[in-house]
Amino acid sequence: MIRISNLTKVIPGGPKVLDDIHLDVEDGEFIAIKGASGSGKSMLLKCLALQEKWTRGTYKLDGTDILKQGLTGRFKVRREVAYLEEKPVLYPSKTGLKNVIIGSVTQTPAWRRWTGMVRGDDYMGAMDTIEKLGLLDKAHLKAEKMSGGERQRIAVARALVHGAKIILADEPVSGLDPHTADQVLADLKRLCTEQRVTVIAVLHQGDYAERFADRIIGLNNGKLVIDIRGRRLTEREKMLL
Ligand SMILES: Nc1ncnc2c1ncn2[C@@H]1O[C@H](COP(=O)(O)OP(=O)(O)OP(=O)(O)O)[C@@H](O)[C@H]1O
Repeated sequence: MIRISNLTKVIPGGPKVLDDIHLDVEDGEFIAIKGASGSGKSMLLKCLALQEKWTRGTYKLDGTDILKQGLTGRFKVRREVAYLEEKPVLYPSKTGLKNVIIGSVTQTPAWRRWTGMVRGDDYMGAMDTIEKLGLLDKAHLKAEKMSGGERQRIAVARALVHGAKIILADEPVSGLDPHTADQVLADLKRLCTEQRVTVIAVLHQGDYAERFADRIIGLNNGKLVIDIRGRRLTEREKMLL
């Protein structure tokens, strides 16, 4: 479970971009973040991934006080929280399978990245996850030849194989055609229901948030102004974003 209290982010010498955010997230929840451009959506994800320093606030993961625990807290986030950018960074000349196994730069020791060495049990686990994400036929295709949706799903598989329990995804379906976007979001949703993975995704465009998320939160000028479950936004709520 994630428990965030008083999360505030002030850019040094600049504006306050997150303002006293309180948020509790249960394991297995799929949360969509909405909000206008510049409202703080990406910053919220980056703070949860510890890619941005918190100005103030408390961050608890399964009861561990992450910001108070120093390196132990950082390692927990690094192990359990995967941050997926809009265009996931994969090794272009390596296959989907290799990308999943050797992991991202932050997750893998340098020698494995350079040698690309693969153990038998790594192989089985990776193929299993790739299959769950419906990409078995693409496992041996080089990443540079994959479509945007396939790359997204390889990035999700990579996060899971390396032990992620929480996936933070920044606009995971922007630039994808509606059918592929539906596939990616259906995969994420299935991970939540079947494996209790928690997904927090920026889904501002279209009605993806309403169709796939269990819960929608909305940001306006760095403040949390909406937090609703399992229903469409009212016209009044849409005006707030
Ligand atoms: N390093 C930085 N220095 C100064 N301002 C920043 C920095 N990073 C973010 N900001 C500002 O913080 C605010 C929130 O940025 P953020 O990227 O979280 O917005 P967003 O809601 O994700 O927007 P978009 O939908 O356009 O991606 C913006 O006003 C942005 O200009």
